[in-house]
Amino acid sequence: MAGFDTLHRRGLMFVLSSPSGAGKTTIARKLLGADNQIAMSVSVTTRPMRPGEVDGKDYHFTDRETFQRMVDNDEFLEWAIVFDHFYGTPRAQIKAGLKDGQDFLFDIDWQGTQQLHQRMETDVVRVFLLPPSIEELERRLAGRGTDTPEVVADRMNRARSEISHWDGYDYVTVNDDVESCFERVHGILKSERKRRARQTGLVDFVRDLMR
Ligand SMILES: Nc1nc2c(ncn2[C@@H]2O[C@H](COP(=O)(O)OP(=O)(O)O)[C@@H](O)[C@H]2O)c(=O)[nH]1
Ligand SMILES: Nc1ncnc2c1ncn2[C@@H]1O[C@H](COP(=O)(O)OP(=O)(O)O)[C@@H](O)[C@H]1O
Repeated sequence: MAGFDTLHRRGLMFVLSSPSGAGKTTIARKLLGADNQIAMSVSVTTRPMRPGEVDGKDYHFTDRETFQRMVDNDEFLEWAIVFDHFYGTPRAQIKAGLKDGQDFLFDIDWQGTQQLHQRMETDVVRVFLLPPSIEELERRLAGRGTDTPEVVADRMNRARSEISHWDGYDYVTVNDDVESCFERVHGILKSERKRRARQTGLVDFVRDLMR
């Protein structure tokens, strides 16, 4: 007999993407701080570590040879080359976590999002943030104060090409005001958790109810 206490939820893969500067990091931090069922998926990368970054927390930093070996051994759920560097999502931690009901937040580009969706379709929820206007995007990039005007100009060009992938996402929302955007994104996460496909044990439970 399958009682309702045997029902439990499979974790989901929550992809949050945006053109650089639209507020993905801001919303992701709030989500991780407010919700204890979701953890960041830490990617492997060949890009050099930046000041202030922590190996194992921001990324697992590695060299090209090790990365290639991991590709050959099929250790990535997805991987991509972004601006000359390699980035990939290690498979092991995610697979085990999902089974235990752990949700993961992904900061990956559109290529990775596509691959992830092809491989893990029902586990993946794709959310894309847009800036309220192109002028506001530029203000935010400049206001962050981390980049030179040349880098800001380059990021603006990249932003236009990133925005062109908006239709590869399940949800698209504008980051106008941080609080209301966060509430909308958190609302999506909370609703998505309730999907029938994530409730393991439901088939047996319902079958017993109908006996
Ligand atoms: N496909 C894929 N993209 C990733 C992964 N990790 C990071 N990225 C993307 O790589 C791009 C560059 O990231 P990063 O080097 O941190 O630089 P920044 O986001 O431009 O400051 C961003 O668009 C990330 O979303 C990954 O594991 N897979
Ligand atoms: N809704 C918002 N309104 C005003 N400023 C914002 C908003 N969301 C983010 N910002 C600011 O815009 C800048 C870029 O945000 P960030 O989260 O770093 O973007 P991304 O991770 O997408 O590159 C930061 O200075 C951040 O504080």
